[in-house]
Amino acid sequence: MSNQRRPLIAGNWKMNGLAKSAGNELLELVKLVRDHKAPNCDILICPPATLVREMAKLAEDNAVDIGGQDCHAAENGAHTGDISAEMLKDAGAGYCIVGHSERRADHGETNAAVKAKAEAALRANMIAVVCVGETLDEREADKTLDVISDQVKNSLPEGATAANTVIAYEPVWAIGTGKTPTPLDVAVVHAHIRSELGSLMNDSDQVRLLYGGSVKGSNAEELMAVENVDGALVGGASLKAADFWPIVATSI
Ligand SMILES: O=C(CO)COP(=O)(O)O
Repeated sequence: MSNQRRPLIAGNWKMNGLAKSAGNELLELVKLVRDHKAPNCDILICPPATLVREMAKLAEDNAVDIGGQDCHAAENGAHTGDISAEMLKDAGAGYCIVGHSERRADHGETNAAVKAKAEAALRANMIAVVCVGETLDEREADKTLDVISDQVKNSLPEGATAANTVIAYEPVWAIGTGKTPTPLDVAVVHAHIRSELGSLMNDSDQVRLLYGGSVKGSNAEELMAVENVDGALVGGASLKAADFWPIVATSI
């Protein structure tokens, strides 16, 4: 990992969390971070939208940043049930995940839709965390790098810079399965992403590339040590501060 890229350890709570228990977990995490005084990495929790405002208040001094998990591309309008990037920002979010494979699969989100959402996040002055990743079928058909190239090229927001955009590589088959790619597999994909970004952005060497998919305390150190891995996007193991902290501690 280059010293110039500040690691980002991010938790994606997905559709989990009610106010009371979630607040307790966040306060516990904030306490662990504060006790550490000067963390050398950024720490992010993306709770369900219902909790963004409250979580942002609890983490008021930004020991932990708060983000959204998805946003609509439009600023406002007749889109029942959707939430705009501006609304998340207004509630206290500083980041927004877009293009998670669960959104791509469950809601048929295309690269073009993901790009529009990422652009909405930038428009609202949030950092976009753009997710990419291959399915098991694609990996077994030796299509991983082609799929990643296609997703990176076509999901990257217009105006992306290292300051406003993060890429998360999450192999779909590693999400919630306990399976992870080997460090070598991760190194190959991350090097490929950085090389693709080279033709798309001026400061591609500074963009943070996260790995996500079954990251936990026991494998975080090995995964975070891989070249071009600048942090993690963690699902299940981010729900409890006690599970998330050992992952944060690999980079703090
Ligand atoms: O999808 C993920 C984070 O966005 C990863 O989920 P798990 O860490 O539960 O595998």
